[in-house]
Formats: sequence, C-alpha cells, structure tokens
Amino acid sequence: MTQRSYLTGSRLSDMLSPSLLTSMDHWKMLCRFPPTTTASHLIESLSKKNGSSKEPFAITMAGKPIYLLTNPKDIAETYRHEDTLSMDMVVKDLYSRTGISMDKVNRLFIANPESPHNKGLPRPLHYIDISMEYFRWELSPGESLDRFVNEAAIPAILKAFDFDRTPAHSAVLHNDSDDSLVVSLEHLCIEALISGVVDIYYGPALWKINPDFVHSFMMWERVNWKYIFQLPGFLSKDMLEAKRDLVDTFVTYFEMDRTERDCGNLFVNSVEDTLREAGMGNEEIGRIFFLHSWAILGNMYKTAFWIIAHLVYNPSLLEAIRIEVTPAITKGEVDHQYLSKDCILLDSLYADVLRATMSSPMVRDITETTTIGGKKLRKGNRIMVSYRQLHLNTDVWGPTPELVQPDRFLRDKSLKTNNSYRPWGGGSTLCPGRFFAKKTIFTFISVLLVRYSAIHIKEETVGDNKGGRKPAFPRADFSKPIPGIVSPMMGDDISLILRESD
Ligand code: HEM
Repeated sequence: MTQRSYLTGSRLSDMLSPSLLTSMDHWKMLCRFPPTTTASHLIESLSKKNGSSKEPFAITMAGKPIYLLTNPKDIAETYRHEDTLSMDMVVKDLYSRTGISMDKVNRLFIANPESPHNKGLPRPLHYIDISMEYFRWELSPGESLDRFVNEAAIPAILKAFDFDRTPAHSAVLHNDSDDSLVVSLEHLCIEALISGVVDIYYGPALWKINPDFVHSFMMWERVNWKYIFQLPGFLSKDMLEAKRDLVDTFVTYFEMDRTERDCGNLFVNSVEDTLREAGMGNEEIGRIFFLHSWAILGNMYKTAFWIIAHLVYNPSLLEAIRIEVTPAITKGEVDHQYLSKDCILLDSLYADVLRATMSSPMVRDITETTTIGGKKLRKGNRIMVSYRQLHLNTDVWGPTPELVQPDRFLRDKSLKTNNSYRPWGGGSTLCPGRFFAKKTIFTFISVLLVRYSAIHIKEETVGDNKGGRKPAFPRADFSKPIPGIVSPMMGDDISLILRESD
C-alpha cells in the first residue's frame, strides 16, 4: 500500500481559497514528502526542514489543512485551549467507524442533567465523558485503585507465571531441565498484560465466546493504523477482519445476561448502564467496548516487553533492579505501594522507555480561531502534535535521544514535568490508566525478577554448532503509525532461559 491516499503531497495553496491563503500567508508551508512517510516521520522530517525555529507550520492531509506544532511551549498551550481545540470530532469519527450510526454517536455526546450518572457532579457530562469518569474513578490513586490492583491485577499477573498449567502456557517454548525453562518474552508479556487484563475486566465469559481473543487482538495490533488512517476497504481486508472478530466478541458478550457473564467488574457494569441509558443496544455497546478495550490492552504489554529487553541485555542493571524490587515480593504477596514509591531506578527506566517508545500523534479540531505561540489557528482546521518528535527533542534529551538511558530520570527529577515529556498525553484526555499501568507493569517485572534468580537470553545457534551468539536487541517498528507504544518488529522476540530462585 502507499500512504498517498491519506497523506497527500499536494500544496496547501492548491487547497485554499485566495482569501484564506492571504490570511494565512504568515504560515510556513512545506508540503512535499515521500509516499512511505508515516505521521511521526512526517512531522520529524518537516520539523527539520522548518529549521530550528520550531514555528508552527501547515500541511494538507486527506484534503484538510493541518497545523503541525513542534514547540513544546505551544503544545503545552494547546491544553489550555480545550474550549476551542476539541477532541470531540476525532472521537466521534473513531466511534462511527466502528459501525455505529452517526445519529447514535451524536447521542453519546449529549449531556443529560437528569441522568443518575450525573448526580453530584458540578455540571452534567455527556455519556462518553461519564465513561471516562468511571475509568478515572476506578484507576486514580486511592481505595478503589488499591482494591482493583490487590484483588484483580496482582492475582492475574501471578497466574501468568503458572507455567505448568494445562492447556499449555502460550509463552513456554520448552523445558530445558527440572529447574529451568525457555519462554518467549513477547508471549509472556501478552499472557500477563493482555490475557490477564481481559480476565479482570471481562471474566471467563469472554474466553468462552472467543477462545482465540488474543490472536484476534494481536492481528488488530498489527494493522490498526489502517483504521486510524481510513485506508479504503480493498487495502484493509486484514484490519476489517480483525475488527469484525473483536466487535463480534464484545457484541455477543453484551447480549449475555449480566449474571451469566459472571465477572462483575464495576467499571464495565457502570459504563454499560450509562450506555443503555443513552439508548445504545448490544450492537453499539459491543462496538464501544471494542474501542475501550483497545485503550486498556494496547500499551502495557509492549512497555513491559521493552523494559525487560533492556534488563536482559544489561545484566548489571537487571541485578540492581532485582535488589531494589525484592522487598516488595514476599511469598506470593506483592506490595504495589512499595513498588510505585520506592523503586526509583525501575521508575527511571520505565520513564525513559516510555519516552523512547511512544509513537502517538495528538490531533485536535479547531472549533474557534485560536492564537497559539502568537499564530492564528483558523477555525475548521486541525492541529497535530507528534509526541515522538517531542520525545526526541535534542534540546532536552541530548544528542542521542533515541537511546534509552536507564538513570536519566534519576539524575534529573525535573524531566518528568518537562514540556517535552508527554507519554500520557495531556489536558482533559490525559491517560486515566497511567497509575494502574505503572502498578501492573511493575508487579509483572518484579515477580519475574524475584522468582527467577537467573534470566538469560537464549543464544541463536550458528550453523551446526551447539553454542551460538546473542541475538541483536529487538528493533522497534516505527515504519507504521501504531498509536501508543511502538511494537517490536515481527520476529524480533527474545527467548529467555529462566531458572527458579531457591
Ligand atoms: C503503558 C501504558 C499506557 C500508555 C503509554 C498510555 C498512553 C495514553 C495516551 C498517550 C493517551 C492520550 C491520548 C490523547 O490525548 O490523544 C491515553 C488515553 C487513554 N488511555 Fe492510556 N495508556 C496506557 C495504559 C492505559 C490503561 C491500562 C488504560 C485503562 C485501563 C488506559 C486508558 C486510556 C483511556 C480510556 C484513554 C482516553 C482518555 C480520554 O480520551 O479522555 N490507558 N493513553
């Protein structure tokens, strides 16, 4: 496929009426780029062409002028203009492309002051915002998050280490001897942070409906960029098929009586009630949960993969972090408060891995002409920001920003609040899952390090020799505009030899 279909190489001047062009002539216009360009590459390469000024500039995408913001200060300012820089059209579009009629999508954006879900709130929220409030309610620091982590997330993570189970564990490649086994790192991360998290949100009923859910989700992961960039059907058969599998799974799930589902996750039940009140049926609710599940499942397993890859390729770092996390793990109990507050080296590595692997762009619609960084952004157009471009800002991250430095955030604690650090987005759409993600990923990594006293990379055999060489560090696949954390290249998994601690 070529990306010509969504990233047009036409000049902005071809698209604009002369009057609008005159009013925009202070914008730099840089519009030619190769057909293989992805959104973040595009912004990176155009920013370079734009020179060091970091002034906003305009391009056209899919026939629409888009302002690209690259100055961290301008980007921070966008979060203060949420009344005129709106996410609503982008979100409506995402919902409608799941197959929900526009009429029903619009209904989701109506605030009903009479709704019991709006009780006690200072101003009534529309149904999508209510769903986000339920996410925040369950996942923000406090009693409900602690309960959720202790009662649901930790048991699910521990279950992922049950390598002797029947049917066979998907990560086990083979048992080398009585006390060691070889596992696929990618599949271990999937087992803990996709299968485990599906369990805690949807319970066993979802597996009964679709025992191959993980396969469907991983198919979707590889091709969901086609959904975002609206590739035509003949170029997106794989994406449409994966989407259909996932949507069908969730629709069937919501067709079941709640008592039959046997899960009782408060978030799922509360959001379902909200959506039924908005007039949504099983079809729409299934489609909406397909999107929610993408947000819930799409990033944690990849983040854990990259962190563990850095650990196993750097044994002294692994040892230092093992010592740091050990007090948090005692006989099957995990102290997640200790992990999130006292493990400062793991925290620094986590922060830098998020920085180096985040590839999402942020898009907003301009609903009223808005001035940012002294420039007028015209109503009706869009703005786009590449978090990756911010995360590679050499002014802040030094001459080799693409390299992970495990102690970077330990050396300079102010970096976490730097305007060039946005792994969780910003403003009102700041990720509500960030506290849960940290606790869950830290639990997973710590259990691995404490349970297995020896963790080695399995070497590749060279020719007929028994011995071999260490495989190269997995490559990140930035060739596709995957939202969120970048995937490893297909086939760049790591086989780990695990030897249990005494
Ligand atoms: C390492 C893991 C994660 C990363 C890096 C991540 C990253 C992000 C980012 C960058 C955004 C903002 C998108 C934007 O503003 O355009 C976002 C939004 C969101 N995330 Fe996360 N996320 C992670 C885990 C999670 C988890 C575990 C959940 C839920 C359990 C979750 C739920 C959401 C939701 C619902 C939104 C949309 C918020 C809204 O539109 O108001 N995320 N995430």
